[in-house]
Amino acid sequence: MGEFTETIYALSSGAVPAGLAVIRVSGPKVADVMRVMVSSAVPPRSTSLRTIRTRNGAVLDNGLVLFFPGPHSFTGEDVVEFHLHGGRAVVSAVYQELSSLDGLRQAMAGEFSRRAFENGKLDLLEIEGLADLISAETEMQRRLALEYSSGGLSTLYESWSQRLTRGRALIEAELDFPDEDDVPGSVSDQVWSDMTALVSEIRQHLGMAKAGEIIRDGFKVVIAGLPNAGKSSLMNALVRRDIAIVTDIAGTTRDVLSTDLDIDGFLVKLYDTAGLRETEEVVEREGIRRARSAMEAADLVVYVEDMSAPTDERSAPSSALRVGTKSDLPAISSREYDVRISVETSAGLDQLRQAIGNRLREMVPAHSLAIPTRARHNDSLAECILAIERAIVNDHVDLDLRAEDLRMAGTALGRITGRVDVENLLDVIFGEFCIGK
Ligand SMILES: Nc1nc2c(ncn2[C@@H]2O[C@H](COP(=O)(O)OP(=O)(O)OP(=O)(O)O)[C@@H](O)[C@H]2O)c(=O)[nH]1
Ligand SMILES: [K+]
Ligand SMILES: [Mg+2]
Repeated sequence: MGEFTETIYALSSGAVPAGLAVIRVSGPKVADVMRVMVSSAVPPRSTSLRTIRTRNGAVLDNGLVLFFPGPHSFTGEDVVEFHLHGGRAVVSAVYQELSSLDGLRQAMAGEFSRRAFENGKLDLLEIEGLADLISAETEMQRRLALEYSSGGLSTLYESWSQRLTRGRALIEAELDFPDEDDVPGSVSDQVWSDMTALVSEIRQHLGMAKAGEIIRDGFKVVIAGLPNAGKSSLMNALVRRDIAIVTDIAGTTRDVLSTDLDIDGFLVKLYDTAGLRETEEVVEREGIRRARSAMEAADLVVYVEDMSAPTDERSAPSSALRVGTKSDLPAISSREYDVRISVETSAGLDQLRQAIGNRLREMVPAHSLAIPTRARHNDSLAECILAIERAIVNDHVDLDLRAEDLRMAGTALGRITGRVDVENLLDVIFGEFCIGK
C-alpha cells in the first residue's frame, strides 16, 4: 500500500474569512511540524489549546491542536489539525511557515482522500460517498451519500464476492477430489443454484441504477407545450424567482433554461423550453429542436395547456403529467388534466409539486439506499452478471473454465470497491474532490 515521503497540508474548512479555519497536515513530518510550531506537546486524539508559532518563536495564532497518530487517522498517516481563527492573514502566515519546513508541500485536490484509499482506510465506494456527501444539497443526496461513505454498499458487494469465492472453492474441491464419497456429487449443483440466485440479486440491484441516478443527479422535469401556454410563468412560479422571460408574444423562450428545485428532499432539475409549433423562423426552430430533445431525455414531461385558449391538437407524450393552466380565466377547454393551475392566483401549484413528487417516488425504492449511482458501477455490475451467466450456461465445458468465469465475475465486483485493477480510474475519482479533502 501507499508509502508517502512528502507531508502535505491544506485548508480543509471553507473559504476564509470565517469563524474558524481548519488546516490539516498529513505525512511523516507531522511530529516535526508539532515540535516546531506548537508551544508544547499535545496528547493524541484530544483537543489542546496551544500557541502556534514560527520556528523563530513569533506567535502566529492561538488555537486548538488535534493530533491523530497513524494508522488511526483519516489518511492512515500521522495527521495534525490546527483549528485557527479564520482570517486570511492567519491562514497565509501559517501556510507560509508550513511551506518553509523541509519535506512539506501544499496538498493537491483530493490528495488526503487518495492517501486514505491507498492506505486501505476507505474503499472507492466510500470515497465516492464522501465526495457526494461534501457536495450533497438535498436530504436524499445526503442519505444516499451517507450509505456509501459509511460502507453500506461495500458490505453488500463484499458479501457477493464471498459467495463467488465460495462457489469457486467448492468447484475446486470437486476437481481435486472427484471420487471422494464425502464430497456429495451435488456440490456443483448447489453452486449453480446459488450463482443463479446471485445473478438475480445483482440484476435486481442493477435495476435500481436509474433510482440512484435520480437521487444523485436529479429528477429531470421538462415543461413543454404550445407557445404562450404559460410554461415560463410556471417555471418562475415553481422556483419563486424570475428566471425565464415571460411576455404575451408567442415564441418568447428559445433556449432551454434549467433551474433546481427541492421536492420532498429530492433534487428536481426543472427545464423550461420553447413552445412547440411549425415555424420557418431559424432561431425559434432551433429552440424547438432543443425542446424536443430535452423532452426525450426527461424523466418526466409536464405538458402545459392554456385552458382559456382553443385546445392543443398536438398530443402530449402518453406518460406526461398534463397540466391545465390559467384557471383564473374563463375556460374553453373541457379536457381532463392531472392538475389545474393558475400562476396568477397560485391555485394548484402545491398540488402540482405533489404530483411531481409522486411520479418521482414511483421511480425510487422506498427503503434501501444500497443502490448503484455511477456509470462505472453499472458497467462493472453488468460485466459481473455476464461472467456468472457464462459460467452457469456452459455446463458442457470443463469445470475449471467455469470456475475461471466466476473468478472474472469477482474481479468485476472488486473493481467497484477498488480492490483490484483501478489505477486508471483514480485520477477521475479523486478529481471530484477539491483541495483540502
Ligand atoms: N391570467 C393568466 N395569465 C397567464 C398565466 N400563466 C401565464 N400567463 C400569461 O400568458 C402569457 C404567456 O406566458 P409565458 O409564460 O411566456 O408562456 P410560454 O409558454 O413560456 O410561452 P413561449 O415561451 O412563448 O412558448 C403571458 O402573458 C403570461 O403572463 C396564468 O396562470 N393566468
Ligand atoms: K410567451
Ligand atoms: Mg416561455
